Amino acid sequence: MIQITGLTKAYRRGRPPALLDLTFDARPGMVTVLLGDEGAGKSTALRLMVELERGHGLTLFDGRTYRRIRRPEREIGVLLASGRPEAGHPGQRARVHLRMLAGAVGVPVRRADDLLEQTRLAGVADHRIGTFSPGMHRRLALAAALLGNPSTLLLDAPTEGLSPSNEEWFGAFLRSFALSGGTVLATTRAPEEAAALADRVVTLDAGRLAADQPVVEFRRTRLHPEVLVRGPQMARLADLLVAQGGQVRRDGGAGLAVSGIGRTEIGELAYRNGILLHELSDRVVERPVSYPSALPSGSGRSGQVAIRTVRQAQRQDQDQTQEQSQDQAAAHREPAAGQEEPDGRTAAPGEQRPVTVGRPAGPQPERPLDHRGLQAGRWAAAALAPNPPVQAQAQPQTQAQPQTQAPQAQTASVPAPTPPAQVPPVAPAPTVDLTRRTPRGSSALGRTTARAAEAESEAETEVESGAEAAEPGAGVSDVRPGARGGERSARPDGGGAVPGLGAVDAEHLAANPTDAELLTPARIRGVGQHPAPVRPLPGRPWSVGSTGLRPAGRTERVERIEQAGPAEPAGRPRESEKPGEPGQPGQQGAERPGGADGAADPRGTARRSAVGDENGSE
Ligand SMILES: Nc1ncnc2c1ncn2[C@@H]1O[C@H](COP(=O)(O)OP(=O)(O)OP(=O)(O)O)[C@@H](O)[C@H]1O
Repeated sequence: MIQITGLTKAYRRGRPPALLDLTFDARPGMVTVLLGDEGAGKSTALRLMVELERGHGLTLFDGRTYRRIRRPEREIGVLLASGRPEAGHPGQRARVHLRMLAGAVGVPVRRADDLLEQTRLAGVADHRIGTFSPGMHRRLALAAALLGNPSTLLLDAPTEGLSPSNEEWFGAFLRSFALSGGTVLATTRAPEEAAALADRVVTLDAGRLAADQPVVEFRRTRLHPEVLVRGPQMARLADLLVAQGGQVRRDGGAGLAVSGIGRTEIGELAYRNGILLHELSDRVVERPVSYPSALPSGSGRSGQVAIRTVRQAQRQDQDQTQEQSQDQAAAHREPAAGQEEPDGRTAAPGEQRPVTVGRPAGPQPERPLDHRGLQAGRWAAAALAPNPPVQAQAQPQTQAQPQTQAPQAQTASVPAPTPPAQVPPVAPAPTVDLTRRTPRGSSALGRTTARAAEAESEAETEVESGAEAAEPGAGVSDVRPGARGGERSARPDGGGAVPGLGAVDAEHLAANPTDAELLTPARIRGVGQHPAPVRPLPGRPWSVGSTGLRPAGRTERVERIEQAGPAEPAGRPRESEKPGEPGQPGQQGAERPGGADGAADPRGTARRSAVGDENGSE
């Protein structure tokens, strides 16, 4: 099982990320296809999964990160799209190449010969790789991926260059691999191919998860069968087809795309009316995806996953409760009879004000600055609200994404159809986990003593769905590992590792505490809670990980520094540290939680101060 959570990658600062908060599962016994146009981020996702690139998010293969798998070549067969089409050195023969790889993987050379047979390369096994066609290269690369007899396959555009007959063979091969219990994640640009290969289709659109659907639903909602007709008398045929109840649209110069009438009927109609046809063929076109409706309910997908500690959850819940009560108080404040309301109208005695969608306009309750709002957060907010103004108008009662729509909601006050007795409760803020660096990233590897101590004290970590968390047993990835080596509670739907429900294997995490730790510091809340844009410091590289994606311990310290007062310039001794002046233990303690990490570290102080300034300037 592959569990992908919050994969995010930004190649260039200031540009939209190539991948943003990609979250889905690839389950054993299934072929999962990652579908997306050119540049959608499919290859980036696969490279992040096997840690060939640095980014954010977490990928678990049967509960372990790629790095923690002792012999990955024996467990995960990887076929990545590379710039070079060659599967090996052009001067080397395919058999020699594969046998050499077999030696490296530690399997008998006989396995190489078997795989040449399996991949239909036995006939050219002694040819030089340089003479291979693109399809042969692809099959040789697939054979290499299969050498270690893996149980999981990660295949980037595996059918590229394959002939139709080999595509068919490949489809059958993937099917049998999955039927034997294997996990397959393959990418493609072609929706038809996805429909042919997959049990589950995950659609990427410009780096964002657009849909996650079983193949039957994908075919029904996304694929649209049409009949393509070409000929010299298309205008006449179009009239006849419309009269028969078909839907007709123009396709190119002399073509019609017809739906609602079958190919045979169209052919017969044309024949009966003496209309010459040059082409009559079935085809399937892709409908544009309308997300987030195509995301599975309760899946905690795209921006609705938050990884936070219990302590953080409690703090956030308290914040939200306070905000709700303030909002409700504002919404329920009945104007005195005869008193003029802000819109100029005079309220009648006992009349209630119209409900405001989102937060009421006007001055907002003061909130502490939160440094964890990111450029990426704003992209996430945009991703979650593909058409916010329309939604705000069309769904006045919908509270499903209150935070992401808050900027629009503040300006648009929409009266409810009937004045409700009370303001509907505000759903929990959808939050995006953008904190999790892949384990190559510094935040995972650079654990400090303070963080370790913090991980010990923060007894539980939970991964919860934001707006959809209320749905019981709805496939939300929900991990509640206990303190290191301690008790780990099961998910609310009953089990720690129910196949198909997207759970991180709690038992595995118990056995591999480092994997549990990887989850512990991953926390950012409040994507979309920061309408005020956060800008990078001048001259400072802006990337998804530049400020907000710090270990939470540091973030908390920054907040505490702010509470204690403005940061002082780097290198200058603090008031309390000036020679001859006694220190103020209370303040120092606040700046150095745990009393370990960063103590008396002027560079660390400078960095934290810079972050404080950056956000404070907003
Ligand atoms: N090394 C890189 N440096 C900068 N940008 C990159 C790099 N690699 C990929 N990108 C950008 O990231 C985005 C996603 O690229 P990616 O290769 O993952 O897309 P893809 O879905 O695999 O496309 P294709 O189907 O063409 O392989 C693209 O906009 C691409 O330009």
